[in-house]
Amino acid sequence: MATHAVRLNAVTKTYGRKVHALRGVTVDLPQGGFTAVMGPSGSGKSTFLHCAAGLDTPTSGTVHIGDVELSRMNETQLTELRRDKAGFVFQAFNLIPSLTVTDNVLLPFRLAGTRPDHAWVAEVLGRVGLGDRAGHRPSQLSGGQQQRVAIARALVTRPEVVFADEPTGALDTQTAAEVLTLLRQVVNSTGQTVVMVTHDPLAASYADRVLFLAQGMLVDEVYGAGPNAIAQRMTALGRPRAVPC
Ligand SMILES: Nc1ncnc2c1ncn2[C@@H]1O[C@H](COP(=O)(O)OP(=O)(O)OP(=O)(O)O)[C@@H](O)[C@H]1O
Repeated sequence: MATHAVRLNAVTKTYGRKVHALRGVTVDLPQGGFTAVMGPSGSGKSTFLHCAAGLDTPTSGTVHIGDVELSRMNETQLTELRRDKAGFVFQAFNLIPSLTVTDNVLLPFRLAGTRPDHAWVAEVLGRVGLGDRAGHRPSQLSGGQQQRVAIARALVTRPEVVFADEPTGALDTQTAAEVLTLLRQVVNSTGQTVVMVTHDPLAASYADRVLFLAQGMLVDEVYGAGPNAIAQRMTALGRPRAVPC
């Protein structure tokens, strides 16, 4: 049995001939961990997340989710793997405005053509604090509540890994804290794995581990750090390298 939820080995991603978004990234993301990925704009964070989640294909190197190596899979198998093992939360909540909260959360079942477990859907909505909003439309909810619907939708398939790309990017500080606390609880209470890209040191401080990317390479990491320590590491990444005299 794999002890990692996700494993990247020597992963590169080159767009066209010249844009080296990832330049040989090797890292294990353990099961039941909360990992944040930080780095300057253009450092490869989203590319990292997309390759780790099987949304994008590396140019070279391997990605495993659990014991399964993604490069060995065809597009249909990848779609099934993402559906069964991964949940996704993005900055834009990507809810369907005409559907109720419950129907938005039921979408993964509809897309998979499987029978929804209504009791479980109700329980997940309760967990994200929206048990009393099940019949509302997204437009009747605050931004934070909408993101909690998106998290419920990501959790309803009981994924092994939740991939979150700037999940608090569109939220105010207080609402962001609620969403991050929820992600933290997911890890603590269910042992699911969360991987989150963020620009925000405060958001990253909810994670157990923060990975720092610069120019497509993993250049640093910290464990259990607070927002100030994380911000300092980020600042250090932005400093120009010393020029030899
Ligand atoms: N589909 C694409 N085609 C060409 N270049 C791309 C593509 N996607 C990303 N890139 C380039 O790859 C590099 C890494 O991009 P990526 O979006 O992963 O960085 P990021 O750290 O997530 O950036 P940001 O913080 O600004 O969202 C950038 O130079 C970007 O322009």
